[in-house]
Amino acid sequence: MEPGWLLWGAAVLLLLLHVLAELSPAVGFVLRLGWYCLLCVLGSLLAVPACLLLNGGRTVRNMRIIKNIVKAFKYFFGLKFEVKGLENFEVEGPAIVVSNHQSILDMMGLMEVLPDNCVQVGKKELLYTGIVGLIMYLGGVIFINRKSTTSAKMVMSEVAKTMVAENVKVWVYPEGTRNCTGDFLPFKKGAFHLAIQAQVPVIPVVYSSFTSFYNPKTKLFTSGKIKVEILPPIETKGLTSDDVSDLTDRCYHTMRETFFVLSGRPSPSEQWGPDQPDVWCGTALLV
Ligand SMILES: CCCCCCCCCCCCCCC(=O)SCCNC(=O)CCNC(=O)[C@H](O)C(C)(C)COP(=O)(O)OP(=O)(O)OC[C@H]1O[C@@H](n2cnc3c(N)ncnc32)[C@H](O)[C@@H]1OP(=O)(O)O
Ligand SMILES: CCCCCCCC/C=C\CCCCCCCC(=O)OC[C@@H](O)COP(=O)(O)O
Repeated sequence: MEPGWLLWGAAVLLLLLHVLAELSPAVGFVLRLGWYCLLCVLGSLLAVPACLLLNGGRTVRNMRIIKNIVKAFKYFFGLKFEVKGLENFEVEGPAIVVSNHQSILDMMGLMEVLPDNCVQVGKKELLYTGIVGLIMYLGGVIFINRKSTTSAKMVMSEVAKTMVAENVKVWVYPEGTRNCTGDFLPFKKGAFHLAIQAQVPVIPVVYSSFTSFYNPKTKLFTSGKIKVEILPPIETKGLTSDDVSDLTDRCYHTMRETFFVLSGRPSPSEQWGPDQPDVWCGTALLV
């Protein structure tokens, strides 16, 4: 077939998809989420050779390449980021970064602010997402088995040693799973054990609620603005394992307060909790 016909075919298909998306929000939602996954695959196809050629294999330096590719994704979805407090990343040496986790779309917000020499902790199932898993591996993502607390704790303890030796920051989602209920899930303590074991600061990062532009339950996915705030580091020097719970609570409360401010909602009472606990937050492939 001639290239001219192929181009016409692609243009007609795109127009058709656009009309379908306009007619039905549910179709629009699936198409936009599908387009996001396709972008992740295409971005990985571009990033894998670049990482191998420029850096030779698995290294945190590859995150720079991945970051530059993913930062372009927001333009396809009409998403805008408003970032405050980037200077709080400028701590000497390693640190634990903790942030809220609402959806697979978080990868765009992550790459928007990701500091140099920073790897993420992810569930091991992500390694099996083909080329996307491969790029995560090359970027230095630390994979944990959430089904085995012992194994996850062992990996985290190893990370506590290497992050100091190699001067790396580690990004953890302390909710441990995606959550787009418009509130926070209770924090798991792994990140805070890690910070105290390594005696490094915790840097909280908060993203405003996605619910005004993204809601899998109502099949909403439109353009929107995301406010991001990087909070001042919380020191852990001198803290011991007895302080893990206090540190976890302190981060949880500070971040949750900030979340409601950034999301333009009134400050919650202590009783306020997720209103849609069973909400599905991503694609079935990533369960
Ligand atoms: C071009 C496009 C390509 C795109 C590429 C983009 C690349 C970027 C990739 C980004 C990937 C992001 C992936 C995000 C995720 O996958 S989130 C899911 C995985 N992450 C987490 O789960 C982290 C948070 N979880 C924890 O910290 C947990 O605590 C964990 C360590 C995993 C253990 O969990 P669990 O088994 O559920 O146990 P508990 O949390 O209940 O803990 C049990 C008791 O153990 C104590 N504990 C925990 N950790 C430790 C530790 N390190 N040392 C000692 N003790 C520990 C904990 O306190 C509990 O005891 P108590 O109840 O307090 O007595
Ligand atoms: C050969 C296998 C082929 C599989 C192809 C899969 C293609 C997938 C394509 C794109 C996926 C985009 C992935 C972006 C990164 C998302 C990271 C993420 O957000 O993971 C979710 C995890 O934090 C928590 O998981 P749960 O909420 O507990 O569940």
